[in-house]
Amino acid sequence: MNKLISVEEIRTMLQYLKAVGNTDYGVRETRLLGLCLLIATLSFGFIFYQLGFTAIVQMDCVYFLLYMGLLYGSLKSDSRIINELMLLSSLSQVLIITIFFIGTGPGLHLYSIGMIPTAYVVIDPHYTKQRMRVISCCIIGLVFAETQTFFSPIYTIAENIQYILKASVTFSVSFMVFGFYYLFFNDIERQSNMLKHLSEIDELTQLANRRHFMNVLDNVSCSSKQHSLLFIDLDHFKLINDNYGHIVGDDVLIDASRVLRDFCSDGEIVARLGGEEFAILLINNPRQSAIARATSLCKSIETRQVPIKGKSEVLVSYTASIGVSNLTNDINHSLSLADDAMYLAKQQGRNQAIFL
Ligand SMILES: Nc1nc2c(ncn2[C@@H]2O[C@H](COP(=O)(O)OP(=O)(O)OP(=O)(O)O)[C@@H](O)[C@H]2O)c(=O)[nH]1
Repeated sequence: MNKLISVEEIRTMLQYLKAVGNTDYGVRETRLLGLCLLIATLSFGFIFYQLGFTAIVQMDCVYFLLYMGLLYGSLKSDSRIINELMLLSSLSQVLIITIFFIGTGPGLHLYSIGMIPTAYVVIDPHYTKQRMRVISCCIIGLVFAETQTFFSPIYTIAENIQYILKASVTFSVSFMVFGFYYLFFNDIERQSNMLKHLSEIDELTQLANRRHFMNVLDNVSCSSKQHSLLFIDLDHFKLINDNYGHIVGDDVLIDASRVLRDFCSDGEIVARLGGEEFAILLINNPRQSAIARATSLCKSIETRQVPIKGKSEVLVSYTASIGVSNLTNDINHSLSLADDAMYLAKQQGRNQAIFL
């Protein structure tokens, strides 16, 4: 049984992930970061205003306007540069306040710790240099603020106020670390779900692919021998491609996949095995009912008319040959029996269903 992932599928996944990485990576997170920075600047600005530290309040006003601009920019354009600017601006803000105005006592510089996981979340993994730049600046800034002795802070903060500030900083930094790590893992989960979906789905028809179909068959209990397999192959499909082109051929495949999907009842599964071949697992359908359903499927397919884009007066009709077999524990054998039955249907004139 072929459970290996094909080169074509890996290529599709990589293209998809690349597209995700280049378009919407971190946009949501960048906007959240911008909002957090605005709220933090407002709240700490208010505390400093209450303490009468006007120089810090004035500086905070400038940063507030800067964050507004960056947040507006993140709504309008690519977040690639904006998220780095946000992180570096907020780093410079906490370091300037710490080094020149209040010292390390209130712990405002510890925001740089929260910026490290944040940088991991908002900066696209493709831009490693950008991430490393922010993370290095955070570490250097933190060490510098802790060890510098050249500047003595302009304002002195009473011990009890220092405790209040420390508590607020600890709370907001923890919130930032956990919040952004939550988004980080959420993003990983989203991407792995996308990968799982891509590895199970045929891109053109959005039906299950062969691997997923075989996995489903693996997990179906065959003890009661009530299930059947249909092996469906469109007739003279090459002629459709040759006469109308591959794009029309693709439209026919999409149309056929719609008919097959509608044909399935709850719990049944249809897959595109490759090319113009499809398979269906019929649950609780022994021989007679499987043949009746397969024959009615042939009839529904032969009534289909696919319009050609730009030439709606031309309609393409097609038919299918269907092989039917019982599903046993030997899945490969059951599928190959259905395949043989389908070939027999082709030999006997096509557009019909045969049970083997
Ligand atoms: N448009 C399109 N064509 C495909 C795709 N995959 C396979 N094909 C074509 O499907 C055709 C299959 O042709 P054949 O295997 O000769 O079968 P057929 O013409 O249907 O003839 P019979 O099965 O004997 O009735 C080939 O021309 C393939 O190029 C696809 O994804 N899109």
